[in-house]
Amino acid sequence: MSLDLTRVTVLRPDGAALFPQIDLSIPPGTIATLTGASGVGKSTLLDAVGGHLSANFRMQGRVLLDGRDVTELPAERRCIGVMFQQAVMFPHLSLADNLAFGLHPSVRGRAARQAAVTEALDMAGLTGMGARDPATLSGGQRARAALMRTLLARPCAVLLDEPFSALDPERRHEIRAFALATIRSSGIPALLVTHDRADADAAGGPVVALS
Ligand SMILES: Nc1ncnc2c1ncn2[C@@H]1O[C@H](COP(=O)(O)OP(=O)(O)OP(=O)(O)O)[C@@H](O)[C@H]1O
Repeated sequence: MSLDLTRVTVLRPDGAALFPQIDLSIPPGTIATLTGASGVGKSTLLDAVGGHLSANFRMQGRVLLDGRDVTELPAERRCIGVMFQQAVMFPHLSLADNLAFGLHPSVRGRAARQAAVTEALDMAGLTGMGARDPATLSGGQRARAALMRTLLARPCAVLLDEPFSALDPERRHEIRAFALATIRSSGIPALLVTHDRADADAAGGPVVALS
């Protein structure tokens, strides 16, 4: 899968563009980075690509997945996963049930669903922790679990909005390495919003600076 943005910008309610038009091509397994000053529109651009733009904004341009134009599709039909800074988990569900919630519908049957969740927990270094209340996880554990939940939905592309910035500096490096390697090996394109130059360097893909 590849993700292409063609002449994409977002118009404010007064019709002015938030930022100049963007052209970006992200090949499979590549992590592109989106940087720029606070308030320039990075999160809004991710919302536009994922189909979550709030009603007072309007997107211009096209979003293509493997050449297929998904611009007019609602978010749930775009096959684009998202991960935010705060790894939100349902508090009334166990960690395993939180991950199962993200599972792609083609994984049918209790045994197959359990196996997929167990494999995801193992990959995230959370073996045997499926019964835990997500509130009892560390920030790093929750971030790894949230990434696996996003990927269990088998997205065709993934958008990450400052996924490491809530983590303490010691954990940050480790979680970033895990997340980038996991996304690369999944073979899907990713777009990462970050303020941190080191994140862009680690991601290694094209960098777009919004201004
Ligand atoms: N729902 C909304 N309604 C009106 N204006 C909004 C809304 N969401 C964001 N904005 C405005 O749109 C602009 C872009 O916001 P956005 O959150 O995309 O910036 P950002 O580059 O991601 O910032 P940061 O780095 O601080 O997260 C800002 O001026 C913001 O105040």
